Amino acid sequence: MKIAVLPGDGIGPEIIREARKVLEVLQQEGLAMELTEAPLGGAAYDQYGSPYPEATQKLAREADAVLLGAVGGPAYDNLDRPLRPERGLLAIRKDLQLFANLRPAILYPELANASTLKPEVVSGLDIMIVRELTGDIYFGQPRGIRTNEAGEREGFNTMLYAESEVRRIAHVAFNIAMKRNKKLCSVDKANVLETTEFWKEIMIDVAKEYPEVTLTHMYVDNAAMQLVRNPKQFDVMVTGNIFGDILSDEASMLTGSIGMLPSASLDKNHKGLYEPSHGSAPDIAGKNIANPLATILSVAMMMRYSFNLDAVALRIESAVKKVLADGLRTADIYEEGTRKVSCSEMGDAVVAAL
Ligand SMILES: NC(=O)c1ccc[n+]([C@@H]2O[C@H](COP(=O)([O-])OP(=O)(O)OC[C@H]3O[C@@H](n4cnc5c(N)ncnc54)[C@H](O)[C@@H]3O)[C@@H](O)[C@H]2O)c1
Ligand SMILES: CC(C)[C@H](C(=O)O)[C@@H](O)C(=O)O
Ligand SMILES: [Mg+2]
Repeated sequence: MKIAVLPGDGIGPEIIREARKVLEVLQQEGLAMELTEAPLGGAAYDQYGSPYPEATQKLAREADAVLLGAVGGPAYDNLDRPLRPERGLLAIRKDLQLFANLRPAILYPELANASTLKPEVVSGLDIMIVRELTGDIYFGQPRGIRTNEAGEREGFNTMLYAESEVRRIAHVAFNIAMKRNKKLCSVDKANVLETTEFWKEIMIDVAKEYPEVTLTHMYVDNAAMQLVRNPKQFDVMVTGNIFGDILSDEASMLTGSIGMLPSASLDKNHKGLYEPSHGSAPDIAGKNIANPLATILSVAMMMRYSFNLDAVALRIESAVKKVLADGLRTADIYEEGTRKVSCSEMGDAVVAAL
């Protein structure tokens, strides 16, 4: 397994250090693995003057899987747009054609009180959010800031989906639904936006190939509300890039913390990039208090999706469950009666549990 490791910015290097410990345990046990680090985002800008420099491109393209921390931070917010860390992240997703972003929102029973919802509303929560990742308003052209004919400045982006882009993410979502409970909810804003009216039409067409799956549709505003009202009505959700970005952050809080939500971004051959759903958390960077579990759970997803090592993935997930059952909590999920630990202590505990 050739794994490119991109720590990134802010808490990125801290959480990646802990995830690496998990990979290194597997390596010591005999899993053949090559781990190579390279910068992405602000760290890459500092070193190479580009958020996705050639050295990182080469490594990422040659790797079987990529493990990423997070990118961005206030130090880079005023750079020219193409140089901003977030553009590096978008560039690597596009470059590797990682169009399918899987964000599972699972509530571990031990964290029932850490959830923002009442235990009876969230207990047993297990939602898979399938977010399209290389299209939509994130990439549609034209985009920019310009002065219009009236002499006023305006900002503009283009919400755009090609039929092939919607079809391929639909197939990913239906296939996942087939392996789970055969329920798929497509989230759109078809009452207002043509792009998503089109999205809905394609979803309905693809559904004909999956007669066993019950496809429902929901407007994104309602979906945002339903997620906090009665989240267990959802099993698999499929949506576009921007709605998926927002809904997955919302869903993360149902699981206790954004620090618990892993993600896999896959191409058509399941070459993947694995990263927590959260950002570089500049407010807590450098303090060794970030929650590394989303990143460690992303390693589990890597084992499952890129390397077909389901048993290894389950072992990592069980180790996470064990440390939670033992009462260990980073600050974001801490509650009275549990033991507050640092980022590195949490990583060490997962390694011990493994
Ligand atoms: N995938 C990515 O690399 C990614 C994702 C989201 C945001 N970002 C970038 O990160 C920077 C900060 O963005 P933001 O503040 O909006 O979102 P963020 O996710 O970084 O942080 C939001 C809040 O959640 C907390 N948080 C996040 N991860 C945590 C963890 N593992 N443990 C404990 N607490 C955690 C932070 O401390 C903060 O209070 C921006 O530059 C943004 O563009 C990057
Ligand atoms: C940093 C940003 C480009 C990114 C996104 O919007 O996709 C992030 O919010 C995420 O969820 O991975
Ligand atoms: Mg996001």
